Amino acid sequence: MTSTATASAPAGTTSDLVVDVRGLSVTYGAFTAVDAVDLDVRRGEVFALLGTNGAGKTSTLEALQGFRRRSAGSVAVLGEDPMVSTRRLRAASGTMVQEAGFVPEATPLSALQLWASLSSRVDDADAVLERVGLAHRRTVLVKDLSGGEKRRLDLALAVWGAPELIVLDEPTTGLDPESRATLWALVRELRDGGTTVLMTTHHLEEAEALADRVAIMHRGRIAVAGTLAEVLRERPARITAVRRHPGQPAAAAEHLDLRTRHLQRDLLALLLEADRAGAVLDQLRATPASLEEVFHAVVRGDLATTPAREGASR
Ligand SMILES: Nc1ncnc2c1ncn2[C@@H]1O[C@H](COP(=O)(O)OP(=O)(O)OP(=O)(O)O)[C@@H](O)[C@H]1O
Repeated sequence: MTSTATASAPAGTTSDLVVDVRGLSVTYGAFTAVDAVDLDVRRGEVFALLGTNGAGKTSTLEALQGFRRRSAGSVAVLGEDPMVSTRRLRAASGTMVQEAGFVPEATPLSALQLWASLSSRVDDADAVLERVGLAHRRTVLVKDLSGGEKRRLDLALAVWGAPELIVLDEPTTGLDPESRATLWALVRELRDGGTTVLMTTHHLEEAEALADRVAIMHRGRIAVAGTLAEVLRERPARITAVRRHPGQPAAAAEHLDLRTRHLQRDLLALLLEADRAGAVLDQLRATPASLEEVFHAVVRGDLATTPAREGASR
């Protein structure tokens, strides 16, 4: 990814880059969890940070929010350094962490009423509960909410007051398919309203369904990043077919299994050649690489420039 902005603009400006990270490193003692990461998130997009367990996604998000001190690099979120201007950033960004830790005796309504008094953003508790699909559980004790309902309450804090940037750390972990669909719809609605969403997820289909751009992180580094189409181009597409001549016995048919980085061109060449030769292509399939394949390639080290990491993992 390349940066188009070099200067930091104050929060609330129309700069194209909502998150602008250069050479970010986060270390825990001698262990480098985030290793010279560059990342940009553009205004109004959904950006999904994917990666293996322990890749450094949460540490990166924490550094972006000023929760974690960086050991190197520069970070600008809405034009501000999160280690310097925490208060202004809090007002402009909403966060859904992995465990918000509500008081068990609170209710969704009382939790949001408390949040209303703490947050610098203004919103209406009932309206927000409606948006996240918790209106019918507004007076149930938090300790009696299901796991998915608690995630919705976490989400309510993030969307409270319609912040410019929403950061969601594994938002659908533990959600049933119905709750996940509701959350996806909400993320799309937020994006359509101009909100920028930065999320982490372990679900590749979630990134495929929601993200305008993705990055795959492995061992502290970003191995690939870009739009889904750009990332998928990192791996060859596949063409399979059974090529036969009419009237030929089935045993004489030729099974084709081709890999190509030029799917359209090679598919056309194959079709034209078969046509010229009077051959039939049965069971013809042309499939671009999947995000899953790219992910596995990253883990195998086929795509990453994995540097040596200092120290040992915990
Ligand atoms: N407070 C800490 N002290 C020491 N090591 C830590 C600490 N927090 C995280 N780490 C280590 O840093 C690495 C990155 O952790 P991080 O939580 O950022 O990864 P992640 O990509 O979010 O992982 P996951 O997908 O498993 O949640 C891991 O190896 C983890 O063990």
